[in-house]
Amino acid sequence: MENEKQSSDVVLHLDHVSKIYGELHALDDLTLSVPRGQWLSIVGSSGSGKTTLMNIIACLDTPSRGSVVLRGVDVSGLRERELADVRKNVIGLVFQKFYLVQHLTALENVMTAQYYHSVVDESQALDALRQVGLEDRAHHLPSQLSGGEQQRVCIARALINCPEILLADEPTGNLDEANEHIVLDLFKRLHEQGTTIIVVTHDSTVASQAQREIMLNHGKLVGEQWNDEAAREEYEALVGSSSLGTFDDPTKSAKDTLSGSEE
Ligand SMILES: Nc1ncnc2c1ncn2[C@@H]1O[C@H](COP(=O)(O)OP(=O)(O)OP(=O)(O)O)[C@@H](O)[C@H]1O
Repeated sequence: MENEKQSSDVVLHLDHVSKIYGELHALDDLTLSVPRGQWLSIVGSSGSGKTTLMNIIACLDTPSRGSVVLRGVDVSGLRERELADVRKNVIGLVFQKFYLVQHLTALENVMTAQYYHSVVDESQALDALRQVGLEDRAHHLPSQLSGGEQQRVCIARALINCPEILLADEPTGNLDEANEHIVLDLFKRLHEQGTTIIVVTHDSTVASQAQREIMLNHGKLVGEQWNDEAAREEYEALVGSSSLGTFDDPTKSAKDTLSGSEE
């Protein structure tokens, strides 16, 4: 279903989204707009709803209330096959847990993503591994790779379809500093190429690489910080100014930040 209200430059819009488990509001009336090409970090304490939000954005889960509009289309109106197409063609996912197939090499793991597109092109898969600095590990099994290398294979796999939106849940969670740099440099390159990047992270250094950081607490959006003034101006021209308070330290208790809804 087309949503006339959304500008084509807002690639993702969540409108009063809640996810409710019994008494618990894992997400509580959350409204969020993400312009195309924005690099956004989501921070918040454990249990604040970050993974729930990512799963809903990735169309792996559905909200109890509210709507999710991806590229101008309300995803609640899509059939399962159309949702699968969105997951396949629009979104690249990098999870904290690797989900690599253990009996396949790094190269073959990357090629599994191509398989779903009915295109198997070894040179393209090798190129994705080259982008994450792993060309020389292409024929290793996951058990022969370090944690950091396995995470980079997952990123290569997510990049294979050139997704418009890259969703990464703790993409540097298991990485040492050198690997973290490789991943962040890659995100910078993808951002420059126009990919929308949404990263959940506990790491304030990783979070601060994004143009914009938002903070969740008990499923609510409670704070926002801009690290790129030009991006903020663009956002405000597109969406309007935000009524959210800022936060200085992403690890700070969200109780200390102003609460409110985004729009
Ligand atoms: N399937 C479920 N059934 C019941 N409660 C759930 C379910 N999934 C998540 N929750 C609850 O929703 C809340 C938000 O969980 P979520 O995993 O989104 O938090 P998070 O911010 O990602 O946490 P962490 O940083 O620890 O990964 C938590 O209180 C969690 O226990």
